[in-house]
Amino acid sequence: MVRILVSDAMSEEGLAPLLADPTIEVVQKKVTEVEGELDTFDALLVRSATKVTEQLLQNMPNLKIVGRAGVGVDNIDVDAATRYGVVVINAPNGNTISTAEHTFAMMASLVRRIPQAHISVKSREWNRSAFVGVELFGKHLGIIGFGRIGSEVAKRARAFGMHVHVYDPFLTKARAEKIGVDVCTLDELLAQADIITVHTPLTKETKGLLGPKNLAKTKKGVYLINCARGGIIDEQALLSFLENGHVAGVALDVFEQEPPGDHPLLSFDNVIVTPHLGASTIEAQVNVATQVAEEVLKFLQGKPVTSSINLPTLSKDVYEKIQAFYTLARKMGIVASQYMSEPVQEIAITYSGSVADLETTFITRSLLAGFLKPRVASTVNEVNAAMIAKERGIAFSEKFSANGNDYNNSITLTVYGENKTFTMKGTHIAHYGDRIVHFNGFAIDFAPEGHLLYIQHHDKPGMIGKVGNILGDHQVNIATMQVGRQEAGGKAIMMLSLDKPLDDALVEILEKIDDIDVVKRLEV
Ligand SMILES: NC(=O)c1ccc[n+]([C@@H]2O[C@H](COP(=O)([O-])OP(=O)(O)OC[C@H]3O[C@@H](n4cnc5c(N)ncnc54)[C@H](O)[C@@H]3O)[C@@H](O)[C@H]2O)c1
Ligand SMILES: O=C(O)CC[C@@H](O)C(=O)O
Repeated sequence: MVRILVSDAMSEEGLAPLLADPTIEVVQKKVTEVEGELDTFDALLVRSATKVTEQLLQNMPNLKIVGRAGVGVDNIDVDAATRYGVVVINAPNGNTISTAEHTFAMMASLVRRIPQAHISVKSREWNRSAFVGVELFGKHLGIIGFGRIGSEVAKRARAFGMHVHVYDPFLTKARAEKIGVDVCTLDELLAQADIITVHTPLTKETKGLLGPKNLAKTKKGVYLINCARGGIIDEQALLSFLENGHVAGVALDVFEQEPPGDHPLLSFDNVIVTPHLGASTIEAQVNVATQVAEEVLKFLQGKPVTSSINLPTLSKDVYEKIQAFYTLARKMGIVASQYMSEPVQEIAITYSGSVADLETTFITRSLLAGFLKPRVASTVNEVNAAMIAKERGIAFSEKFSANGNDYNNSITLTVYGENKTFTMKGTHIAHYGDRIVHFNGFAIDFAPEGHLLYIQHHDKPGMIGKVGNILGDHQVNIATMQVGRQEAGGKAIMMLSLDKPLDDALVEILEKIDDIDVVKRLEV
């Protein structure tokens, strides 16, 4: 039974695909309520309240996937998850509209002082002159971060007759032109905008982006909005710009610390706040919970996920096309790693023929994971393979060739070790399966499966008989045997597939046979 911990409040309707699956047990409890059984969960679903720290990941050794029902993954230690081989997915667009609408609601409330007027009337006052606002129409709106939410805010702003200026260093000119916004530098935006709203992720580049230096470049009387992440507008700097009257008003849905407690910002009349409500609509919560539930279900069924933070994204179509090569590459990695039982510095992969046109990133990760598996004690999979290879000083590269060299497709792997270089070539043949067609300089044809025994010897009469007799005497049945040689009387190899693995003693006996140079067990 697969166990999923849902540790933050999530829409039941959205979780329905998981709740309906009889092979899955969904536990809806806080992490602190299940401390004794953390090691039993396969998946963890969170919103922003649960902090997925390295410590929590260590306490959940069985965890395979973390699903964030929302966009921001700053509550998840993605690097640690990657190291532990845990996939992190999010629900990138389920709450876009809700958050854009919330931003707009905050903007209108801010300039018309609606929260303050509301409190006043509720206090039995009727003070119309105290709440004179300004129009949005004709104002210059500066949008910092023009992704999903930023661009939805822009659409609404234009409908209100505002002039929209955008700053986003990753925005392509073509996309900006298509949407018809004025793309400018940060300094230009700061100088022109009457209202500035931030919609970037919180990164080391965006932390404190609106700090003392940049706030000083804004117009006197500017309004600021943050419905993205606390800290993009530096709260300490904001205090001084509110105190000196430079900033006319601020709307905050998010804070550096949540909840903000008794933060001095809360005592300003012209600071309006909500408790991180951008995504808090019925629609958004159903959307994000449905998105993560469906993705987690797909992942647990071995299907590709499309919204992973730490894995290459694959569509179902692409996954179906690469699946065969993904498996072949994994087996090639496992075989090569065992053959090269020494430190290696570099792995070069060449994709030839039809496979060269596919999304090979995933295939390469599969090969690396196969290669590292026999060498690494911890979990290694497509998520962390590239990172572990790098940590261990193993460089890897991909090359592509349209020509499959006698095969419709092939993957050639060259491993550069401290003392030797090893090359193998594999292909996948529909209805026939995975075949290794070149091994260590020899043309051969074997299936990379099961208990393999590689023997390198001198091409002399009787060698096959000698090996066969010894294995037979020790009750080891040979399922298949392939042979290859470079030239008559020269170096030759045998690749045997056995019904059971060989023990060390038998390997030693085979090594002692005259004219046998190498004996290697390869377990796939
Ligand atoms: N308040 C809420 O409840 C709520 C809900 C959803 C999302 N969010 C937050 O809103 C933010 C935006 O979400 P989104 O879905 O639009 O994300 P997105 O990834 O679609 O857009 C982010 C944009 O920021 C841009 N960007 C990155 N670094 C930048 C920089 N240094 N300067 C300027 N632009 C930069 C990116 O190029 C991208 O276009 C995120 O921080 C997300 O966590 C908050
Ligand atoms: O879970 C929430 O309500 C907040 C979500 C929001 O901050 C996000 O980044 O998607």
